[in-house]
Amino acid sequence: MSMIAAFYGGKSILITGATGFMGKVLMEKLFRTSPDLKVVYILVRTKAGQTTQQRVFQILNSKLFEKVKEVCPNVHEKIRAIYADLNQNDFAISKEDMQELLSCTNIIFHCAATVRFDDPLRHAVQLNVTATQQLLLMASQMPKLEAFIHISTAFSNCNLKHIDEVIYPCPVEPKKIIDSMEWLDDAIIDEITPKLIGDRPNTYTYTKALGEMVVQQESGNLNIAIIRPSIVGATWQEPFPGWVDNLNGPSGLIIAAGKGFLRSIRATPMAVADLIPVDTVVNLTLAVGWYTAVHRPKSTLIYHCTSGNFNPCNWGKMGFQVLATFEKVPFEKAFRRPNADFTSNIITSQYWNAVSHRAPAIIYDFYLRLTGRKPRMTKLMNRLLRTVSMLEYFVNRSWEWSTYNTEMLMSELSPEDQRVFNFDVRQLNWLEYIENYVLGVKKYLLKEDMAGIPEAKQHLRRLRNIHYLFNTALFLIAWRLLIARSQMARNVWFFIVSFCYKFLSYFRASSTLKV
Ligand SMILES: CCCCCCCCCCCCCCCCCCCCCCCCCCCC(=O)SCCNC(=O)CCNC(=O)[C@H](O)C(C)(C)COP(=O)(O)OP(=O)(O)OC[C@H]1O[C@@H](n2cnc3c(N)ncnc32)[C@H](O)[C@@H]1OP(=O)(O)O
Ligand SMILES: NC(=O)C1=CN([C@@H]2O[C@H](COP(=O)(O)OP(=O)(O)OC[C@H]3O[C@@H](n4cnc5c(N)ncnc54)[C@H](OP(=O)(O)O)[C@@H]3O)[C@@H](O)[C@H]2O)C=CC1
Repeated sequence: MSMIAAFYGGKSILITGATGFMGKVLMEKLFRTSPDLKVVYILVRTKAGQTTQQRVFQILNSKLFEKVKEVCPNVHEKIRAIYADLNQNDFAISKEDMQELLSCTNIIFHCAATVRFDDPLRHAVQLNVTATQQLLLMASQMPKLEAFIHISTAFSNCNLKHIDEVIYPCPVEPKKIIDSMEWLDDAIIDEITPKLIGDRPNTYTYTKALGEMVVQQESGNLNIAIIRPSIVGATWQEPFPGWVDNLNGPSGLIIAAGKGFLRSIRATPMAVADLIPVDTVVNLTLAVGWYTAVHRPKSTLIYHCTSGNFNPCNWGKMGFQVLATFEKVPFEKAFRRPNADFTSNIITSQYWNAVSHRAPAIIYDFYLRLTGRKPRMTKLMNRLLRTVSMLEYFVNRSWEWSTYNTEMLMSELSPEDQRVFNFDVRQLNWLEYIENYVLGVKKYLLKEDMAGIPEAKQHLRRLRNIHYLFNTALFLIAWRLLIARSQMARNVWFFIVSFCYKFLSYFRASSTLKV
């Protein structure tokens, strides 16, 4: 019997960010392993014209929840969606709902965040810092609360090379930052943002670091733990391999590469690709929830959920395997054949951007114009290159994260818990994982049918022929122009032609002699 699964039985659990990538997998695993839990409160806002109920309905009817419905047929009765906007005071939660949350909650998993790299500082502070502070305040008024689990990121201290399981202070106190956001206007905030974030690459990593400081400062008597996952990818095993539902991290780039838009990137092939499957993160999170509530560690423990020091893989190997998978299961209607040029040199990278990305986009737009259609490729390419430039920071460096707490927790689990809540990435086979990841992107993000693979392969063969034809034509035109202008080129050309002629004559003569 799993002790962790039994622990969550009969509990009232509050999850923020339950509609997000990690939140959904967390909810799924909770219901599948502890179907006798009392209730899961989720804080949900309305979005894209959907009510909170409609959003929950959509999640429960997705493929991700198919297994849950078998184990826990009344799952819809156990989810209590509470309207909340984490950008508002008291999260805009009604008095009755707030009362229920305060009096009933046993465990909190705080997953909500803005993960955008380019969010204005004001917005990132509001969600990743102020909302965390408010949630802690709520938590301090919950008499039945046993544990508060805060999800941060392994990159909150990406300005360091070696990162321990401790909270590193930021030069400016989070409270001062929160206060200043109230009276500074947007223009001034934009101006001081680079100075505040210092040697971090974006507002996301900076505000996640501030969020951790807030957790430390406001922890009071609460039982708190912080989890720091690295780059969260598709599921490894559960509920099935390869599930993914958003474009963050590598997923968007896999699409861009598979469709032939992205053919080169400024990346260091030997740098560690610290990817971690989302189900591994969720298993560790649930184990940490149990450990924090039951063992009540004296201080806030931080758990690194990373793969690099257990089972390292590098970007070169990853890119190679992604390409190999495209050979077997190509994406439909590719713009060009997938290719991967890694370069860590800025000038070479700019050259490839011009030749492999911008030029084909311009040519294609010219073709669209000629055929009376609206050009769109250059705009799309500019957007993609902007995205890639934001991710480049993470594919050109390696970090070392110490994992004492994570290893300690692993050793505390019973063999059954180690199996049911497996977060040991030493067992992960990267080649298999990446293949399933690419397949998952094709199935769950692009919604492409496997029956379309022969047609997709045929399309790629056509693209290859067009590519050869185009290159040959380009070469002949360039050569013809050169011959017209340079005596030396003409001499070389006559030399090659006469050499070929002599060779053919010799070959013909010797074959006639043999007969
Ligand atoms: C060696 C590398 C190999 C690469 C070789 C290249 C050659 C290819 C061959 C093989 C391919 C191999 C692929 C392997 C992958 C390697 C790359 C992996 C990079 C990993 C970096 C991750 C770093 C994570 C560090 C921190 C982790 C965390 O803690 S947080 C989670 C991470 N957060 C994010 O990823 C958020 C990033 N996104 C944003 O910040 C924003 O979306 C944006 C700034 C990028 C864009 O904002 P904008 O307002 O312009 O647009 P938006 O409205 O958001 O979207 C516009 C359209 O773009 C699409 N989109 C969004 N995100 C992505 C994305 N990540 N990739 C691609 N496309 C994306 C979005 O859907 C929109 O589309 P339309 O609706 O059609 O317009
Ligand atoms: N994905 C990754 O690679 C990594 C993620 N993390 C961390 O993991 C956690 C979860 O990330 P992930 O699931 O990937 O992120 P997602 O972007 O998929 O999910 C974010 C969640 O936060 C919710 N949210 C955002 N703003 C508000 C708001 N104003 N009010 C209510 N809810 C809001 C979103 O709700 P809605 O659906 O309404 O937008 C969504 O449920 C985050 O803390 C992130 O920092 C850490 C390392 C890597």
